[in-house]
Amino acid sequence: MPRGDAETILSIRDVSITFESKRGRVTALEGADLEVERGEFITIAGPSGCGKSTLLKAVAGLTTPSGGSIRLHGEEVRGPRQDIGFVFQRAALLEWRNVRGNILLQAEMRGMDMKAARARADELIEMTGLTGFEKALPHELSGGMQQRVALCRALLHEPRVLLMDEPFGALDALTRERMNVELNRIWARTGTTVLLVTHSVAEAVYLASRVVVMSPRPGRILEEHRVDLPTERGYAEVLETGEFHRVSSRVRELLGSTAEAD
Ligand SMILES: Nc1ncnc2c1ncn2[C@@H]1O[C@H](COP(=O)(O)OP(=O)(O)OP(=O)(O)O)[C@@H](O)[C@H]1O
Repeated sequence: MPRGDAETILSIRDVSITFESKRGRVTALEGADLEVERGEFITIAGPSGCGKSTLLKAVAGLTTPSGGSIRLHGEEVRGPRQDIGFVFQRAALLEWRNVRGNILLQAEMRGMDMKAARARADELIEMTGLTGFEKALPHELSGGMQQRVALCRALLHEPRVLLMDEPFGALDALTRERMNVELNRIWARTGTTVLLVTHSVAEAVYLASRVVVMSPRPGRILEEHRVDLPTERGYAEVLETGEFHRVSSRVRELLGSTAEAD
C-alpha cells in the first residue's frame, strides 16, 4: 500500500510503442496509462506477447515510446535510468564472481562509495537469507538463491523503482512461493516501489497492492484492482481470504483462456 501521503512516482500516459523489423511492424503497446504511487507494489498480468516486458523496458529507458510520455519522479524518461533496479527471469550472474562480488558489481558500475555499498550488501544478504553464502559461486547456488542474489544486486543502490520481469518464472512451485513470501517481507521492510510482471495469477494477487491486467496486443491497461490486504502477508492465510479470491477470479476471468495462469 502507498505509505503516508500519496505521491506519484511513475506516470505512464498514453504510451504507444511500435517496433519495425524485417518481419514488419508490430505495435506492442497502444494507449497504455498507469499512475503509480510511491511504495506501491504493482503486478502486471496479461496474455503472452501483450507488451508487458516492453512496458517495463520503457520505464527503464531501454525502449523509447513512439508516442505518449513516461515520467519518473516528474522527469521524462529519455534514456537508461540510474534510479531503477531490474530483475529478469534469469539471474544473469557472473560465474567467476562470488555472491558478494556479484552484488557489489552494481556499486562498481555506478561508481558508488564502496564502503557504504559493502555495508548495504551485508544488510541485503542478511535480509534475503544468504548469510553464510557470501563467498559461494553462482554454480554452487540453487535457482532461488541465484534470484536472491539478483534481487540484492538490483536493490543495492536503493532504486526509486524496482522492475521485475517474471523473476520467479524459472523456479519450481514451492521455491516460487517461498520467494514470494520473501519478496513481500522485503517490500514491507524497504517500502520500495515495485512493478512486477507475472503469468501467475496467485503470484500477482498475493504480492500486489494493485494488480494491473493488460489487453492482448496492442497492450493497454484493461483493468486495475486494489488488493485490500495487510502490507506484510502470510502465504497460506492470504490464499484463504475472500479478498484474494475476489481479485483472483476477476483477473482469471479477464485473462480468459489466453493466459497461462496457474
Ligand atoms: N525489439 C523488438 N523488436 C521487434 N519486436 C519486438 C521487440 N520487442 C518486443 N517485440 C514484440 O512486441 C510484442 C510484445 O512483446 P513483449 O515481450 O513486451 O510481450 P510480453 O507481454 O512481455 O510477452 P510474454 O508474456 O510472452 O513474455 C511481441 O509481439 C514481440 O514480438
